[in-house]
Amino acid sequence: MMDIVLISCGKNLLMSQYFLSLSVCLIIFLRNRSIQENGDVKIEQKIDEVSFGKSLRFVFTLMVLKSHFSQKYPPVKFLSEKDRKRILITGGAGFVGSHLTDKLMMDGHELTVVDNFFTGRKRNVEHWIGHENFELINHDVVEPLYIEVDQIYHLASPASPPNYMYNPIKTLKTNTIGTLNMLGLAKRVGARLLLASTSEVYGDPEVHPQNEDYWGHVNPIGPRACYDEGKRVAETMCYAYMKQEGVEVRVARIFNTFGSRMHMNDGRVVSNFILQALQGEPLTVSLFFFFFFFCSDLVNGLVLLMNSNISSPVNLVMSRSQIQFLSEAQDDPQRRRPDIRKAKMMLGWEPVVPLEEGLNKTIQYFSRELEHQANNQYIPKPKAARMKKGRPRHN
Ligand SMILES: O=c1ccn([C@@H]2O[C@H](COP(=O)(O)OP(=O)(O)O[C@H]3OC[C@@H](O)[C@H](O)[C@H]3O)[C@@H](O)[C@H]2O)c(=O)[nH]1
Repeated sequence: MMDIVLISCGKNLLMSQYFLSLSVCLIIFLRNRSIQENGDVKIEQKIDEVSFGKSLRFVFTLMVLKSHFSQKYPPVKFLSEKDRKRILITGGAGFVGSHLTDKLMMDGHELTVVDNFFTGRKRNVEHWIGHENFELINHDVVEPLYIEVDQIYHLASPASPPNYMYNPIKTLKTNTIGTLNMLGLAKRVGARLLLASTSEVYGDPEVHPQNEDYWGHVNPIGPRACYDEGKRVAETMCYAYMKQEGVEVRVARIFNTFGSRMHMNDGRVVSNFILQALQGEPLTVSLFFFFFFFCSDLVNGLVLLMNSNISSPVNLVMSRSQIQFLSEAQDDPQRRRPDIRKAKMMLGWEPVVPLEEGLNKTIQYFSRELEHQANNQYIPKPKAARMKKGRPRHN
């Protein structure tokens, strides 16, 4: 006997209409049934195919609606009005931004994610869409934005060489005009702004390890300058707004990060390796020292920094896991070795996710993505690693 479970749809008129239609169709459907001698229920051969098809369509619609209306969100803490903050994350649909979104949502804050989806994806934050604490706005930070917020995490910027070199002028505009706009917003509403800066501000460093006092060694007219110098001037703007306008700023210099939702195809070392391994291709190996850290560690560091009283730049990196790749041609090692003593001392922060665990999670994510892409007839190829002359990809 077929069980029909009708779920109370409460006040929702749309749902009520669907249930009504469904009930009518089910009545038509059930009228066309006959009872066999042994008492089992069987669908008669002469069943009206049109009614049956309609019934199925309605059942399907019902299932879609049911899954839509009963969507479950990840657990969210309750925060009192006093503790709950209105937070803007620019670039919140990107790799780092979406993990930050998850953390702050789960911590119970109200979030507005602003993204122009240049490299970010709705899919990265879709599990929050519809939640009362969450809003997603398709907006380019190069245009002014007028909203009321308490904190701004400013992450909007292409972050990998193929992406930021794709349109260097736009990269510059995003990091300069975009940052000015966000600082202007921070000034207007009295919000604190955290800039996601980068280890690229150190350029090709002549000093090892690099602590926050090192001024860097950047080629101002090289192909990477749109990003490196863009972030440097973004930092300059932060401190100009701090000194001149009293805006509270925080600056995180982010080193290599990896994890789920990172782009599979943008030439980062970790993504290249995992992709090549999963697709059975030869691994591209060169000589570099890398310090990696997992996205959840970074996100915790960003939140700690935002809520600290440290206004000077802070390196956020992993110090424990280190991978050395050796090339056949023993070129000069291009190194970047972070000094994170300041983050440890002043924020009490240090990365906790072991490299192996982070890699496992990332590999699982990549496998799922490859499966998804294969189903959609698209197989990404890792970009050839730019190893000999260039520098490795950093954030
Ligand atoms: O003009 C732009 C360009 C980019 N973006 C968005 O900014 C986000 C950048 O995220 P990506 O996934 O590409 O890169 P990541 O998350 O690794 O970058 C992050 O860490 C390094 C920092 O330098 C970056 O600023 C920060 O976003 C994307 O969602 C992208 O769509 C904008 O909103 N506007």
